[in-house]
Amino acid sequence: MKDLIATSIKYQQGALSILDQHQLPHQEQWLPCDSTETMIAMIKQLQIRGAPLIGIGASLLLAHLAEQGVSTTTLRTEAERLRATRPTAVNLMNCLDRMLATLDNEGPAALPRCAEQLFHEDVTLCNRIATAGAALIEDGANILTHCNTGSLATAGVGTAIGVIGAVKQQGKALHVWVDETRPLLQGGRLTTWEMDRLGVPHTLICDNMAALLMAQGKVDVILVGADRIAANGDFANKVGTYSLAVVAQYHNVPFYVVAPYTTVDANCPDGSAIPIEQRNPAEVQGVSGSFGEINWAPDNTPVYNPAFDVTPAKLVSGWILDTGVYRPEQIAAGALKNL
Ligand SMILES: CSC[C@H]1O[C@H](OP(=O)(O)O)[C@H](O)[C@@H]1O
Repeated sequence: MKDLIATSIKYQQGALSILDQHQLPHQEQWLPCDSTETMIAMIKQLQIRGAPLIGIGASLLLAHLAEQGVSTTTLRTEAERLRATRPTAVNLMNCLDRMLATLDNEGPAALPRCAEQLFHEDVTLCNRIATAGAALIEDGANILTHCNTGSLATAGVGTAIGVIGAVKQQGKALHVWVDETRPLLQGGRLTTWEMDRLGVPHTLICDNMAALLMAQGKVDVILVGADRIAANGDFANKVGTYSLAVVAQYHNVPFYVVAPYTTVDANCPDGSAIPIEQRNPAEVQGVSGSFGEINWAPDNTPVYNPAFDVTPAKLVSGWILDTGVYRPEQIAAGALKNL
């Protein structure tokens, strides 16, 4: 496989490495990833994360195994082990399905090419999304975003953050309110890191401050990513997205979901069919990261920790995809079934 280099994943001289997102923003530590066990642990622990990126990572790992001479039977087994790591992000399933179809039709030797194609496709999709979305954003906009959807979540410039970067590149003035995004603080740790790299003016807030900002008229538009978009336009995204959408509708703030076509699941009729990943209680009982681990809740405190929630299409102003911006009436007419 040719060398592939992105912000948080790289394949160089036959070796796959992952930028450990647990350690960001204070430490930029690259870790080798040469086995299924290692990739599974990294995906489960969100050392590599983001719907598009986990699909790319799993695909590059399978391609690496194929280059090591691993048998077809074993490659199929490893693909299914990787599929089970995180149930919500459909990009992982789509990438693995494409890799397995290539394995069936052309054999292990074709897997490196397929993984390269998936990587470069994601880069291209991100650029198209950024262009489509930036056209919607007015000069001087105050944008609010949730979780992390940039070059740490994709092989390219990102989805919602890709739009933000394009707005900046077009010379428009902008400011971004960054939801810290409890429990794992993807916004507070990762989006702030990306805003710094992009030179985008931003302000970090706790998630519970977003409604007040909308009530004060300080949010002009909300841009969020997605982990799975159902055929009717409902979508799953980081928990906290649904409450943002409800408050946005109450305050008439435009609310856009931003994603590549590979995040659309045409076989999923609506949001009720999207599996929601439940995660470790320790993530809510405290917090951990490059600074160590702090537990503030009493030991064994009961916890509810869904990693995602579902936002109904009726709360969405528009769907910003690589194929353009879709309005509710287009989605209701079945646009997502014919991308
Ligand atoms: C373009 S990434 C989409 C999506 O993935 C993130 O989830 P996680 O950090 O758990 O991998 C978040 O929901 C983003 O919006």
